[in-house]
Amino acid sequence: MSLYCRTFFRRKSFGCYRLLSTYVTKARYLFELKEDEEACRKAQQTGVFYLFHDLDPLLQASGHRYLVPRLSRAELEGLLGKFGQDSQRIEDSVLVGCSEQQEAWFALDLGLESVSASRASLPKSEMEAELGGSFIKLRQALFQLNSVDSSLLFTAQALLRWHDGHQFCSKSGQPTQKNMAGSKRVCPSSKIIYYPQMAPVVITLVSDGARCLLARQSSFPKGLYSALAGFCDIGESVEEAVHREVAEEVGLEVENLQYSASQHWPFPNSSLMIACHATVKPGHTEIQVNLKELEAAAWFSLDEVTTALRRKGSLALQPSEASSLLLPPKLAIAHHLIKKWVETLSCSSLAA
Ligand SMILES: NC(=O)C1=CN([C@@H]2O[C@H](COP(=O)(O)OP(=O)(O)OC[C@H]3O[C@@H](n4cnc5c(N)ncnc54)[C@H](O)[C@@H]3O)[C@@H](O)[C@H]2O)C=CC1
Ligand SMILES: [Mg+2]
Repeated sequence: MSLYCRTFFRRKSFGCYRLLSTYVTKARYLFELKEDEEACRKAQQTGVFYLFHDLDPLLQASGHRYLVPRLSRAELEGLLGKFGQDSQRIEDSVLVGCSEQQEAWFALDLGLESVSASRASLPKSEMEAELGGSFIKLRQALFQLNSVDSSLLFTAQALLRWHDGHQFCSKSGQPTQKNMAGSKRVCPSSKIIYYPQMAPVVITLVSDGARCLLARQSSFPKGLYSALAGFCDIGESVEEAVHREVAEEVGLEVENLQYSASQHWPFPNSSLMIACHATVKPGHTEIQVNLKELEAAAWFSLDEVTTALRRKGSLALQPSEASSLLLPPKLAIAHHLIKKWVETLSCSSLAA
């Protein structure tokens, strides 16, 4: 039975009883918390809190993994009290999700200075000592987090970063005010409402039917190649962005565009990655690398890519493998695109 229909309950709606799945109930509850200030304030009383310091999440090492501790309201009040802060500071939290039992989850950054609300940063190492954990760069901790935790922390960090960067109205210059859930900010002077944003990015795995095209930027770790990615220009459709990016970066024209999946990616800012497969026109495979954007691009065979996918673990190569192809880690959507291509091609060559 799927996650979306595991449990059902009855709720009276417009005079008749309807069955609502857990998923729908959660979505409706989160919607209510975003819209209703009092409901959200109440949820903060019973909710749990993920802590950050200057956008770095609080983590606890457990063997080779990191656990993500959560604080109850009472624990958080106790911590704030030790640093001379009152519970008012809890209202700086942003809503990041809820459990199936409607326990609301919030994220709170105690390391960012809020110029508009005159809030000081709390001392990092003293807090770490008090909490028995460490504030660690999310990028550094990625491979030691499970996928549920990393996705939650991606969202929390992105939302906290957005609030930090939108403390003032770009029209009036006045401080903006966060709503209780952190789903928007409002300028009391200009009345402009600001909503958290993500930049759409297309990422395309181009194939010529037998090989796929991978590219690298000079900033990538040694040996790492990925699919072609690029920000959508204003006014562009996803299809137009894919055609333009592939043409700009490797000088090829693509066709047979197929949407595959999407992902929120927090680095360096929030992007909505829209992943597609595409093919080149038959016989048009000559790559012309745009060296202003890429360091290198090349066609890779099914064998080369399959071997690279099997290579386990971190992005650091052993000296003996120094010339080997490295692919993006599992949690990156580029990995998903490449894996899907390998599976499809392997199946079709088996069937042939
Ligand atoms: N999750 C994944 O699997 C992958 C994610 N990515 C992400 O995709 C993003 C885009 O890839 P790139 O090849 O770097 O893009 P790109 O090919 O569009 O080049 C980046 C340049 O685009 C310009 N640009 C236009 N709009 C921008 C905006 N809203 N924000 C920042 N720069 C903008 C800047 O001049 C920047 O230097 C990167 O942030 C990267 O982290 C890239 C590959 C894999
Ligand atoms: Mg690019």
